[in-house]
Amino acid sequence: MKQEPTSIASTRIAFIGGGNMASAIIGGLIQQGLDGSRIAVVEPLAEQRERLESRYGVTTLEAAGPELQGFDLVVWAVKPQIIKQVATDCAQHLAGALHLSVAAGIRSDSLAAWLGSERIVRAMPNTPALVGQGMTGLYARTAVVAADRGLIEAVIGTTGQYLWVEREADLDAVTALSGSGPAYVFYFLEAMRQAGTEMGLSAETATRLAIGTFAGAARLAQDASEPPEVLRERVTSKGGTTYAALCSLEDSGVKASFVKALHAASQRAKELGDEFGA
Ligand SMILES: NC(=O)C1=CN([C@@H]2O[C@H](COP(=O)(O)OP(=O)(O)OC[C@H]3O[C@@H](n4cnc5c(N)ncnc54)[C@H](O)[C@@H]3O)[C@@H](O)[C@H]2O)C=CC1
Ligand SMILES: O=C(O)[C@@H]1CCC=N1
Repeated sequence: MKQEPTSIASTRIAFIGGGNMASAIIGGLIQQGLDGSRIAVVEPLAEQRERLESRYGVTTLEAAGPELQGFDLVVWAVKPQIIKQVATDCAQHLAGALHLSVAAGIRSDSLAAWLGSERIVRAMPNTPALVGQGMTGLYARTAVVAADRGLIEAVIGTTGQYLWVEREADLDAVTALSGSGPAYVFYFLEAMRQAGTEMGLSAETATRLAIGTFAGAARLAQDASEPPEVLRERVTSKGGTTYAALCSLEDSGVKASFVKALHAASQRAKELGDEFGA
């Protein structure tokens, strides 16, 4: 039987950590009509708390306390290096909640041990969530029921696309591809801007050309039925300009280096889980 989409309108959501990733998800929720009064954010930095309150109308707390009792969903958005301490300190106030952690590398076994709960979902979002264009990988422990999955999909769906992975270890690869991915795109944009200015364009013109090209190529790849290599070949005339550029990239081992870089990111995700897990 097909399940009805979950409504988030009556959900109360607590965020532990109110930085970049929390702000991106809160922004999505507010844009989709969730009332800010249904969101509480635990955030030690006063400046950050003021920003969240004025921008989104959410309630903020300097530290977790009994006020968090009865929230339906708790989103863990602190750095992996401190999540153990924070989770251990807060667990007593969060009984009965569904937990969603965005912390890179931190495995659900660790979270379950610290929180004394099995209702745990891990998410690996990315910063385009800020503009509703996020790409998130999700993993649920076996104790997470369909209704809980529905709630997570409704929440993360406010920030863009998502997909579920069956094996938790795959989240390390998701982290390397899409979690860290926006940084690679910005890195290429920087390189294209540098080349453009070296060739005499203004930085503004070069940046506009580069961003427009990324957006257009991504859209083309999304809509096309052919794989990226076919789309690439269509740009590449024999003996032409693209061919010259691609030969230079191959000579410099750029693709191999890029693949290696993503392996490094995935390996680091695994290490974060080993270093800062239970
Ligand atoms: N930034 C990104 O692109 C992505 C980040 N993540 C994950 O999201 C998590 C948060 O990362 P960001 O938002 O980028 O970091 P951030 O540094 O912007 O946010 C973390 C927030 O936690 C707050 N904090 C520190 N101690 C706290 C405590 N005891 N209780 C509550 N809050 C506390 C900090 O003041 C800060 O505002 C990390 O675990 C990271 O792995 C996941 C996907 C993408
Ligand atoms: O760099 C990091 O560790 C986090 C996880 C994915 C993106 N940023």
